[in-house]
Amino acid sequence: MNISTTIDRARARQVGPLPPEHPPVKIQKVGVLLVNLGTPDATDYKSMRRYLKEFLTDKRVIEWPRAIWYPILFGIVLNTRPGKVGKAYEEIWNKELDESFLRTYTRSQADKLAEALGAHDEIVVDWGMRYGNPSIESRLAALREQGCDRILVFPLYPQYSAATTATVNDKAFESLMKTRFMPAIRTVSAYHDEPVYIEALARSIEQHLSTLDFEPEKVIASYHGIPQSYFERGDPYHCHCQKTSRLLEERLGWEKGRLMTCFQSRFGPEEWLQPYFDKTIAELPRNGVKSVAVLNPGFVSDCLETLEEIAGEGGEIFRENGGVNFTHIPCLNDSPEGMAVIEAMVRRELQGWI
Ligand SMILES: C=CC1=C(C)c2cc3[nH]c(cc4nc(cc5[nH]c(cc1n2)c(C)c5CCC(=O)O)C(CCC(=O)O)=C4C)c(C)c3C=C
Ligand SMILES: [Fe+2]
Ligand SMILES: [Fe+2]
Repeated sequence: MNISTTIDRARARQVGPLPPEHPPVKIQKVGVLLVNLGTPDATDYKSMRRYLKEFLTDKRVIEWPRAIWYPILFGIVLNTRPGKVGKAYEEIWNKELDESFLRTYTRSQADKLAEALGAHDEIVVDWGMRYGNPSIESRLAALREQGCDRILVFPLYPQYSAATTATVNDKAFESLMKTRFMPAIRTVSAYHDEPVYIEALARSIEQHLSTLDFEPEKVIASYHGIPQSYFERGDPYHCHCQKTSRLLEERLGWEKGRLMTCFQSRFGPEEWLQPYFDKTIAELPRNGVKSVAVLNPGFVSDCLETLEEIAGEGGEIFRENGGVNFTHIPCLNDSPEGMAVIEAMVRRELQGWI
């Protein structure tokens, strides 16, 4: 774009002096809203129940007919799970800030992104959660209040799934249904095969392995699972995960089979995507594999599912079954590599707006 076009566009967007009786006009800013899955406000029973209720009543997450699911959810799950999961959260709670690490990292990612985009004073960066606080609705309202008439919603999931990416977008549009002056909206799509993302994962693996005093025979890329039935109905998530792993393996240049792909965090009685992480990590030592490293490419930030289920429980299962060396490779979080990915995706999607 040449300079005169830029100036014309800026002029066209300027609001001239308004007559005194005119309502205030708030425009000209571009909002970027980073959205992650969510997190309870605290680990007590009530907070956990509130969070799980919002999560597990989402039709994008549990697709079962409500007549079947609700008696199970309200009769069993919401009575038993808040206590159990609350204890697990306690183990990985960020005591310093009294919040989960998912919230700490998401806030830090937004702060660092704002800094990286600092040259553009028309951009306002914010962050929110699909479940729990800060809500998508409240942050979209705050961006509108600051004059954002164009907003980029960024669901922080490298691989698309209806249970994650789509439900963030649903919620964003649902909350805008109530606004009179609806901003223009863009959403960031999956970036499972973006070179900057593959490079960031590869470097995080290489850096981590270089600090170890053992060499893992296998490195497991463990992704959150989804029910097999969602995949059969057309969710591309499985293909996205497999492609990330294939590109990562190519970039690392390892012999075939050293990088394995698994799916974790099963919930409920249905069959989920396979191979299951917990079964795999138990089988490996029985097949002679004594040293492993595990990473979670599908999680933009460390959270319950990576810190407790994989780094904690996963390591225990491996050792109980005869494994010797187990290490968890942290998620990209707010590292320079992780921020390079977020910034690249945002710059890609903001083209024409800034
Ligand atoms: C049928 C249930 C679930 C589907 C489908 C599902 C998909 C899915 N989830 C993530 C990412 C995360 N999930 C997290 C926690 C979590 N997930 C489920 C259920 C389903 N997830 C539950 C019930 C919970 C809560 C904890 C528990 O009760 O076990 C988290 C962690 C949040 C945190 O605060 O730490 C993340 C992140 C993805 C990527 C995904 C599908 C692709
Ligand atoms: Fe989940
Ligand atoms: Fe596939």
